[in-house]
Amino acid sequence: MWTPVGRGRWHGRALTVWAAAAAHRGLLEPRPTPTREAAAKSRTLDRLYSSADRKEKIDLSRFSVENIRNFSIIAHVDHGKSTLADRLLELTGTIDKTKNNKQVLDKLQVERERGITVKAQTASLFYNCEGKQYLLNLIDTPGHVDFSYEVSRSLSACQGVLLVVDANEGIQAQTVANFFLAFEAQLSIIPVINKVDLKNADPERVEKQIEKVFDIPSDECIKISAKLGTNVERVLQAVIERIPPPKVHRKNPLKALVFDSTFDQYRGVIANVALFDGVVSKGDKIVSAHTKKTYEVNEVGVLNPNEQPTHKLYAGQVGYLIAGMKDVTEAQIGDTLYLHKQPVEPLPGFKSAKPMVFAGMYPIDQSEYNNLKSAVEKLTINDSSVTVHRDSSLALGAGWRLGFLGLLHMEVFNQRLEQEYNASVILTTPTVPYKAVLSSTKLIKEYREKEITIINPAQFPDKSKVTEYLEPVVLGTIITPDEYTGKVMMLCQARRAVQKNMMYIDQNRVMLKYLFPLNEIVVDFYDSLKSLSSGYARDKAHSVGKAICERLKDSLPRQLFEIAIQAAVGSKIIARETVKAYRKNVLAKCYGGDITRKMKLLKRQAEGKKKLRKIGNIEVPKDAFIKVLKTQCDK
Ligand SMILES: Nc1nc2c(ncn2[C@@H]2O[C@H](COP(=O)(O)OP(=O)(O)OP(=O)(O)O)[C@@H](O)[C@H]2O)c(=O)[nH]1
Repeated sequence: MWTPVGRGRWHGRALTVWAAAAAHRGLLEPRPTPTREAAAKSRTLDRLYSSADRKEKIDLSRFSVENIRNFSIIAHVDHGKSTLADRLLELTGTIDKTKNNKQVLDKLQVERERGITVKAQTASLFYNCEGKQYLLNLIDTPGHVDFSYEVSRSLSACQGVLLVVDANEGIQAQTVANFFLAFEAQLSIIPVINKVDLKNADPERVEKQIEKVFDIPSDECIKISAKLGTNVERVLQAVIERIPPPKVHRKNPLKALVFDSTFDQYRGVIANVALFDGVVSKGDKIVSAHTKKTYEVNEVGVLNPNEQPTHKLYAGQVGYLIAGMKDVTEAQIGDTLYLHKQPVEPLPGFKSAKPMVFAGMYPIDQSEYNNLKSAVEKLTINDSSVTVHRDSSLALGAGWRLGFLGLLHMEVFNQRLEQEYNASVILTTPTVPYKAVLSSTKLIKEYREKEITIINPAQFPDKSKVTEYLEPVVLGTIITPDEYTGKVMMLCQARRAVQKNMMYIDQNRVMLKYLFPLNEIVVDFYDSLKSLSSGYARDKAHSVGKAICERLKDSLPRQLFEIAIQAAVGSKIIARETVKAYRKNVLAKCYGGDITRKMKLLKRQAEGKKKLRKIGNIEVPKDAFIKVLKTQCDK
């Protein structure tokens, strides 16, 4: 959704939901720094996964479609999805019950260090209920808004969801967004109120919120403590009772949806598949509906929670498939796989994710360009929502302009490049895309269209050649205690936002909906919201400008003339530093005390410098750019 820059006209439909509970910890929480404890936990879990016994020991043929349930756990950030997944894995004997089981499905190092889920994870659980064996395929999804693309893809493999809500915080913005994803996909929704053990838990209030906002009768809510395991068995029973088995046909030809994929250095692409029809076995020849390329299946299996090869995968089941796909173009998420010579109508697939934050990425050392290129390619198989365009900069050399779904997404991608591929990169300050409606016929001819999208500020067409610029706007949801409503509304207005809706979700919590220009909220909106409740306000532009000027001052070599470094917002100078000039000692040969001669020499030097300052060019060394940009990214 786009709107003319600088005018109050808004149109289009919702893209992203932002949130904040001003007085509470939550949503766009600043990223915690990795701790030593987290690194140790990371190593323990590495051992857990690498010690997987990968023999084919599970026979999936014994699970008829009626005994299969496919479901996701969805929630707002930190409401306890991964902890509930741990308990479900323990209850079903998938993992041993030990005190060390904490967010077991968060396998990536970045997830364990930050304590957040960034990648949806699948686990197949075997559960005995009233004498019947069930196969429950569980997908744990991320809670942060930047990764909601992972949630919507995961839902395509499911018939139901557990909607987890914190008994203290209640419904938050991502609860609302995720509920609607599941609702629109017509899935069965089981509300689970978690953390009832907390001192301030108020499950009855949350029950009423759920009834009011989602129209789900409060007696359908299951109240649990995922941490202590209280009532978790009820959740498994509800999965069996309330979520229908998948509607599939095993006798039809194979129709498998690739809903996710990861890249393994040795085995190539590992595709996560949901079988809508038919059966697939090791040795089968399969075709990608997208590329029409044929592959031989090397391995099929389920995630239990680590890869567990099986003889076959049957319709209704969710598992993985390895078939020698080696690069990004072959491993399309949303692709349909079918058996060679048995083509089927492809499944609808997914709408591609729209990146909303763009940044330049360059290798610190240009000789690392090819290694970084290969790392970026492999990581984009794991994270197909990142877009990549080649780019180059005079100062930083050859690199790329990458598109991300948000700032946290950008940081996580950068961290994964460093941790999983040992790559060191410079990321430039993130920007949002703009559109320009061109008036110059020459430019229209050049671009072959009248309206162009600009993702790189360096390519902004000149004002004289443009009828109007358009900027992206997003619909944001803010849930706040009512005492902060006035302040939050003032902040939104200051960010050029237009109010769309306001509703009390209980006696003292308000849900506000605003249309925001994306540029106004992408970098520091969360900080500003948080500062409202902590009672302080910050002039971020000033402090950032000052910090950059200081860094540049330390990095620039001194010249024969003085250099002024200024940071400006529009025409207003907000910070200034000076790099002092080298001073040649013109008096060195002046022995004795002729003061007038000394003054004359100094005056001539000052005039020379003044002249030089007018004509002097400064060569900014590449290192200076790297230092300034790198420190900004590290912040
Ligand atoms: N007291 C209490 N704490 C809980 C409970 N369930 C989870 N937690 C804690 O809440 C925090 C977040 O739990 P997670 O399971 O990581 O939450 P999540 O929803 O998976 O988080 P994201 O994937 O990042 O969205 C952790 O510190 C858990 O230990 C509970 O029942 N009671």
